[in-house]
Amino acid sequence: MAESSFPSTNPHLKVGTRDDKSSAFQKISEDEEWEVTSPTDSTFRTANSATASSSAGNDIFGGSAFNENGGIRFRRSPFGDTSGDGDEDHDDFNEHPEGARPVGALNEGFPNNYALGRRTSVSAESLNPTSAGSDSWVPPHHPKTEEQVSRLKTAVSGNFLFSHLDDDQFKTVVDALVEKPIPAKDIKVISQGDAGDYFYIVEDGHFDVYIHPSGSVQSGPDGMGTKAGTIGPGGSFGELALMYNAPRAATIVSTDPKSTLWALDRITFRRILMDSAFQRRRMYEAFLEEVPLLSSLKPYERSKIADALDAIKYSAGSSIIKEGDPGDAFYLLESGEAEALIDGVDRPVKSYKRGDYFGELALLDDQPRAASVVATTDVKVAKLGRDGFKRLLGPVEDIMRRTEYEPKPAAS
Ligand SMILES: Nc1ncnc2c1ncn2[C@@H]1O[C@@H]2COP(=O)(O)O[C@H]2[C@H]1O
Repeated sequence: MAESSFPSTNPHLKVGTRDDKSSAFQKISEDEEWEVTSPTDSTFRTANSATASSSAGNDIFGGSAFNENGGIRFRRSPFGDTSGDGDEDHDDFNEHPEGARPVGALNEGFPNNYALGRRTSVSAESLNPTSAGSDSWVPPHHPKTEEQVSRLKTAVSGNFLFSHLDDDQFKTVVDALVEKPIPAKDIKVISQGDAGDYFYIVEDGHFDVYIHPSGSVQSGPDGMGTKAGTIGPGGSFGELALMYNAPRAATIVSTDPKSTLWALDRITFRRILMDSAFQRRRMYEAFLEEVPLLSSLKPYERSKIADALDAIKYSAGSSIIKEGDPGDAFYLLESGEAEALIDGVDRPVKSYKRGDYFGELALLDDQPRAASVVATTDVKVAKLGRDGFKRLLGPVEDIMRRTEYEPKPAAS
């Protein structure tokens, strides 16, 4: 059964050169779920061994960090038993000293954190987020200590994909997440071109994002392509391949000596988080493209902004911002008109139409609101909270600072 409500192409994926008929990822659609092998499947490596072995850096799934010489070996999946039967030991690969881990012949050449022979592919039916509750899917439950739960809650508190979940959904996701310590710098957590199996949230540490124009990691020193960004605590990555059933769009590499990730399996991601992320991204995609302030951003950067926006309506005459208040949010005007007013000035000092923004000054300079903003017609705004503003609008800070404002009248 195909998911008709979701786009099947990943707008962030460079597919221009991906016409290699032997590629395991040439076309991955929901109907082909049974045919798609996962990076955790033993058949996967055969199809992709050239890429896997030529990958630069240490690949947490590719083996270089975890081979005989690397000294780090895991007995089983860092995600524990993802079958959801409650029999998992998610901390397993931290608990067993190197020598205590059996290394079977089957695992020859593979990092021990591979769950060899296990397919993560699932039927299209069980991936359909709209069918939640109508089938036998049981969300995975990975027991956690109180300390882990508290760290996890802090880690996801700033993540916008979590901010729209209800209590039950939030609990399901927290239960399903698995802690994944990254023990070194230069560990490749995701390789561009691979199939997607997990979505990751960063608790601590930083991860660089590399994109190769060919669509997958190549051999040689520049095989990962160019750096496209860095993701830090509270950020997340790995959603695109799961949302679009597409190959990984980028390579993600650890940059700190120690970091901590939380991993969410593909099905729980699709069942619980994806619906709202998709709707938000689709809802704002066209609008954000039209916003002049954001025109220099890459589509992926606009998608991340879309995740963080909240739609709010104001009726004509109501105030959106009050002069002198502390600033907690930034606004994009999606429809209608508004104007800025300053105490002591008898005319509007600025007027706003669709695509304009306001509310940035108080956040940029940690100052009280410099003016009031009042809706002159019924309006709809897209609101971005302070954290999102700081995290996502850094690249356009200079543009915002260039806006000229009328000075406040001198106090009489
Ligand atoms: N500029 C970017 N383009 C594409 N993906 C990016 C970019 N920056 C960060 N990413 C993340 O890198 C991840 C690689 O795996 P996915 O394609 O599943 O999801 C991707 C995004 O979460």
